[in-house]
Amino acid sequence: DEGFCSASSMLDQTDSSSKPLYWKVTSPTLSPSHLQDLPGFTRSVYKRDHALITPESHVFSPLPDWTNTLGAYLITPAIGSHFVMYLAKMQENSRSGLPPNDVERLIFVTQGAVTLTNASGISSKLVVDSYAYLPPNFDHSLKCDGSATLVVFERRYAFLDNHITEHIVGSTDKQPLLETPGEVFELRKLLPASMPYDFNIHIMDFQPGEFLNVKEVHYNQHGLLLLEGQGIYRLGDSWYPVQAGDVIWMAPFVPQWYAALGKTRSRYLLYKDVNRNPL
Ligand SMILES: NC(=O)N[C@@H](O)C(=O)O
Ligand SMILES: [Mn+2]
Repeated sequence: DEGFCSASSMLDQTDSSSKPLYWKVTSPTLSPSHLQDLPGFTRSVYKRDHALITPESHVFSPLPDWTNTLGAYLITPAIGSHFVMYLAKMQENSRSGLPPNDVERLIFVTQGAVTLTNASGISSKLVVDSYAYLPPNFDHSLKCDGSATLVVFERRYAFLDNHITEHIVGSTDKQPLLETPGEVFELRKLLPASMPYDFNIHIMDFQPGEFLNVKEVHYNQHGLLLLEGQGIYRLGDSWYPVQAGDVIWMAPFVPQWYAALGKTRSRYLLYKDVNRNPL
């Protein structure tokens, strides 16, 4: 049925099982062709306490200190955050640069593969769904032979006496499901919940039709990347249709809520500051 709004044309018919994990992050469904080249059309929004940054708004430029890598900064302190979130598109023979002193880094691979080498020369290969946490002032380098897309979070580490963080390499699928009392979504966390860590990365899964029970308002900030699926994000008094590839900034106290729609599960990656007194 070629009807203008027939369900089949609205729902993504590609058989996603034949595609690599998170493939839509780097090949998002852009707006219908008749909207794509509509002058000035974008789903992106920037308000005082939230922003929705959609793929057609990403602006890439060479990442300073990295080699052969294009970066699109999506969230930085200029938006009001205490962290940065950027996409890094590593091309062949690319190499990462180090973050500034006292800045911790977490990278998560959404496409391709990179090799992480630490100061003692130990290398690990990171493929899609793998991640690495680098403590502040931890010497390391990421190298890519072919191509890779990373989502990177960096933050000036909030030091605590007698607490240090460890270098961590892992993958989402190896993290245990955590209890989510009163909520139906499935939750994994990529970092330990212990005090040294001043943020965590939540990976949250919703089946179509599932939604957040609590319409949250909290002091923590969020940087969100929708890895899979589609749904409606409520931010403040605005309601946004969202899909894999979309990025959201949530300022402290912005009312937030999500409902998953469509035929496939939603999975999003969420930065959240934790373990530090807000004063
Ligand atoms: N927005 C959202 O998903 N928030 C919660 O998951 C949370 O842990 O803050
Ligand atoms: Mn929240």
